[in-house]
Amino acid sequence: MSLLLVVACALVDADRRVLIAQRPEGKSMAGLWEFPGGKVEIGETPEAAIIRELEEELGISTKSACLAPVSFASHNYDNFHLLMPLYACRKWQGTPRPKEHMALKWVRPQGLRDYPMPPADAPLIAALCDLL
Ligand SMILES: Nc1nc2c([nH]c(=O)n2[C@H]2C[C@H](O)[C@@H](COP(=O)(O)OP(=O)(O)OP(=O)(O)O)O2)c(=O)[nH]1
Repeated sequence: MSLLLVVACALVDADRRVLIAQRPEGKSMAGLWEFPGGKVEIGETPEAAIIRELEEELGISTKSACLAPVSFASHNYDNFHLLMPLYACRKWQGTPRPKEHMALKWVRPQGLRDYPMPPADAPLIAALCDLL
């Protein structure tokens, strides 16, 4: 069983809403809503990876100092074990646009439960509800 390191980020706006993004057709778990993010590449720090993914997926820029750890997911999928730190970010430049996702949505933490998300994400929703 291989361990897969993925970083994810909860962008939090001034109304304490969180940005979720809908996974595109053709990918695993298509149509489910996720926190923006992706795999950490070889030689890359988790912070550099999430900054890169936010730029690639949403067209926004942020920096390490604006990333705060929230919690992490450790979840066994069929073909890999996912280890996914979740950061919160309240300060970025630009307006998020769905460059790679089907749609984006700003949702209150309690409202996250109304959106189908990957099974790994359930404990992260609880952590965000506590935090925000
Ligand atoms: N970005 C993100 N990925 C998540 C979340 N929850 C969750 O189980 N994942 C999983 C889905 C993917 O298997 C992996 C993220 O990898 P990725 O975004 O770089 O890759 P991908 O969708 O192209 O991967 P693939 O499954 O199509 O190979 O982590 C989440 O909230 N955000």
